[in-house]
Amino acid sequence: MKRKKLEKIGVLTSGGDAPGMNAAIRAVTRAAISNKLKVVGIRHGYQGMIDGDFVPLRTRDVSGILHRGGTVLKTARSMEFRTEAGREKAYQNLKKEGIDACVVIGGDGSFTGALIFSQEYDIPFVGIPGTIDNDMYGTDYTIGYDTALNTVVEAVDKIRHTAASHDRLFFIEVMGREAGLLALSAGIAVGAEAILIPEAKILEKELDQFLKKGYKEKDRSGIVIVAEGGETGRVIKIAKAVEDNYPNLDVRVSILGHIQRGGKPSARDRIAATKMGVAAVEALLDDQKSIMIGLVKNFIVDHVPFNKAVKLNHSIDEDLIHIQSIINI
Ligand SMILES: Nc1ncnc2c1ncn2[C@@H]1O[C@H](COP(=O)(O)OP(=O)(O)OP(=O)(O)O)[C@@H](O)[C@H]1O
Ligand SMILES: O=P(O)(O)OC[C@H]1O[C@](O)(CO)[C@@H](O)[C@@H]1O
Ligand SMILES: [Mg+2]
Repeated sequence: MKRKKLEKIGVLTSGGDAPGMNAAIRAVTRAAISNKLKVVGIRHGYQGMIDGDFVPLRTRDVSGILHRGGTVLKTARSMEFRTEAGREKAYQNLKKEGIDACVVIGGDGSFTGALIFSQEYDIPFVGIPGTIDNDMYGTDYTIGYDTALNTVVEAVDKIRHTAASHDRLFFIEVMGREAGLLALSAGIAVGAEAILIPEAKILEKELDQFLKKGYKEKDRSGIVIVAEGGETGRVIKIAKAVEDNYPNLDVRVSILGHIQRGGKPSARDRIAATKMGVAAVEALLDDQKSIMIGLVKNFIVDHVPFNKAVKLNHSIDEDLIHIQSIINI
């Protein structure tokens, strides 16, 4: 059955923010307006649907945001949207506002919420993957990853200066909830002496090798990149264990933390976000629902059903693991 003709769409950001979300909001707004649709910004993620926190978005309202980090619509992790009562309130508000469909920019949790909501109510959702972790199944890219990667590399390069000056061994924690791609890529980009990520136990032997032979050399410092793996501060335990075994080493720990989520989006993130924003509106106009926009094989747009995007795991790039084990001798 053909759906009601679209007249007004809502756009929201949900879950952790990521650089490039503003570029996506701008692209969704402008693509919708180009197609004669009205656009409403929903503030504070799903909580804004429940609270009726809506703002009209016109072409000029999204001027000057392309290059800004964070999200001008703000974001949230809404517990109330996980309840039937919360989603009922959200539906009533969307109806009252005349919103026919939504674009949600976020991660797996946000798409799970959208899937459940659109099974209960007849409002189609299309998702744009936005997370620095780049861990969504069905897309080679998520908005924010490139900017975060460059932030990590810049920070670690700086730490390398002080590590080298003092002949110290640094353990540096990189973000990534249960996902080590950011850590692995950053480790390769900075030439880390070892990289510890949840997906590749095989790389753990690099640290042993480095400690046993490499580090005995005079004038040697080192960088070990550790993925957070859903447990902020995991790096402290790891560094402590090494310190206990090698008391002569001068060990330091650095947790990069939320600096990795901030900053101006890179050109790559702006372009990816713009491409996905336009594709999301085109998908809604094409009667699609409950799909995530993916970018695959050199940034070609793809449509991935929500139930696959949220259930299946994004596998780690085996090629990068191979490269690291070859290069790190
Ligand atoms: N099972 C669910 N039912 C209803 N809503 C959900 C469900 N899971 C998540 N949501 C909604 O989606 C929001 C965002 O999810 P979550 O906090 O997991 O972040 P995310 O989108 O996975 O992003 P990231 O992991 O990158 O921070 C939640 O706060 C909640 O409002
Ligand atoms: O800012 P919060 O809510 O503590 O979330 C931190 C998590 O969000 C992310 O930055 C993005 O999903 C993860 O890498 C990290 O584990
Ligand atoms: Mg998530």
